[in-house]
Amino acid sequence: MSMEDLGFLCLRLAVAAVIVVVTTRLSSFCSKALICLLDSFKLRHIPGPPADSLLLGNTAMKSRPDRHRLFSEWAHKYGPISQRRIMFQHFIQVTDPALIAEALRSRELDKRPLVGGGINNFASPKGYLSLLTSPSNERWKAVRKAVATAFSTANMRAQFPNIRTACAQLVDVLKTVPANDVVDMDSALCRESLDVIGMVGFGQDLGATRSLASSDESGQAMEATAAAMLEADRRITDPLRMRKFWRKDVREGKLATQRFHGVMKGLLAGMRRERPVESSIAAHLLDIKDPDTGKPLEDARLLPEISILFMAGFETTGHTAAWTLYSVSQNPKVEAKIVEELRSNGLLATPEKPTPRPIEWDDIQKLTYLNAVIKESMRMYPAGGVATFRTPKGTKDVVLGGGRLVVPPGVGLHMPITAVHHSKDLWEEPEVFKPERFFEDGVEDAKGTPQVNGRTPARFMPFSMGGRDCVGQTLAKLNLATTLAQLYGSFTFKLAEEMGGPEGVRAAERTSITLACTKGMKMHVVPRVPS
Ligand code: HEM
Repeated sequence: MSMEDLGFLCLRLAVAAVIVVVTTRLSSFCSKALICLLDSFKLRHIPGPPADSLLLGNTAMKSRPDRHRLFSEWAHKYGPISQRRIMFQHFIQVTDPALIAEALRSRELDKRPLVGGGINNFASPKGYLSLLTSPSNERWKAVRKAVATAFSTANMRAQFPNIRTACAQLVDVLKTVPANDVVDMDSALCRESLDVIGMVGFGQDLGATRSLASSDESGQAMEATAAAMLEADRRITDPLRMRKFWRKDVREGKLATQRFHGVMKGLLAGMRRERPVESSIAAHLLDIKDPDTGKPLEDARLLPEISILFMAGFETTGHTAAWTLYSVSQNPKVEAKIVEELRSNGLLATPEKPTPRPIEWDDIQKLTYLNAVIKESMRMYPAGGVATFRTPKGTKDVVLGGGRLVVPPGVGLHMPITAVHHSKDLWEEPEVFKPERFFEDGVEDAKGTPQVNGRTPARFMPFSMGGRDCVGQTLAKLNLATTLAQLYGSFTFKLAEEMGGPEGVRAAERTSITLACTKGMKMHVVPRVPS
């Protein structure tokens, strides 16, 4: 064959390859468009915001960092069942407590693997599914059972000294802050939560809190985790991001993710070297049997399960604590009641006793007012606020509420917690911070709504509900109460001027994987007893 023939053959092959790729893409595009049209027809009776663009659908979401507020606005305007579309994907938004209760307990609805793309690559280099992102299959069941046992009350009680130590480290660091300095309490509390998960879960202090006061190398765990999480969030908002290799921020995000994997691999190596204490999460993870092989989980499978506990737990708990400090700083009467409760329990710094006694396990349930404050803060600012999504498992429509709602296969069912917690139909004065409401009988129930499985559906659901609710909520509640009791025992917190008051904070609300304030939570930390 001459060179000319060879060149001609190559050209023909290249043209054929381009035609195959274009035809495949075009046919996939057409079939998605067709399914989307059919879904539009099936959902035509459900109200919803008009599409901002024919092809892209409801793009308004992209320009609203405070997406959680947009979901509330839609619920207010279009009612408890509304619909929207992002490109070819239809979503039904539901804020009706009875429908949510039924949906979150339905065996016909499940999580869809695709939703967790960015999260899976955050969790491990192989992008395996994890406890948070997997559908409810046999592997998920095995991991969920082990992790839920790790978070049992008995294990949390055994681990309580670790939680207290992590909180005490934060108190010690804050004591060194000069009087007029401003501290980003959101970052400080996220660090503390990261250390709590490291210590309670894996018997290792990652030094994130300590690194606030020093340039301790080990504290880089926080930077690595936060940067990797930011990258995961960016990948969720932009599914094509990983292909944009020419962009500097994409390359940096990839490196951050690798650094985070390095920290997680370090924890895994520690677990393999020496058997962790039995009350730790690590010991429970090591005992899981892989349903496919009947053998313990391999490292590649353990890694995403370890990572996801940090991802699901550190920002959610840290932001919740920061939102609580903010809410209390705006309500002096609430703070006075917290102080009185701490004083009557011997947990308040006084001139006679500038260092209050250490908090004990039995104190937690006695702090009824502080616990109500935390609940009210989680009602107003549920850190997992835009979870929860489900999709029909099979190829049939899923019927809920005796026919009130029909979810076609492939359509996403979205139950935004924030919109439920801020609904004027469900709560009196939802925008007012009133911890006292949590002393009313049955306050967490949506009274007057039809019962589901003989129970009144909930209107308070910061940890979601049903079989996929938050597996780490015992630790979260314990850490929040312990930390806030120790913080308020020694300090009072004033919002820094640079936050721009409540308006500035409101304008900086942002929903990504968690609900945060883009400015952090800059505060003056004032000791109760000047040293
Ligand atoms: C205030 C703190 C927390 C809040 C508000 C919160 C909220 C939530 C919510 C709403 C979900 C459901 C997500 C969904 O449906 O997709 C969830 C799931 C989960 N949370 Fe939490 N969480 C918190 C703390 C924690 C902690 C401390 C851990 C572990 C260290 C944790 C681990 C998980 C895991 C692994 C799941 C997935 C469970 C499953 O699907 O089986 N969370 N959390």
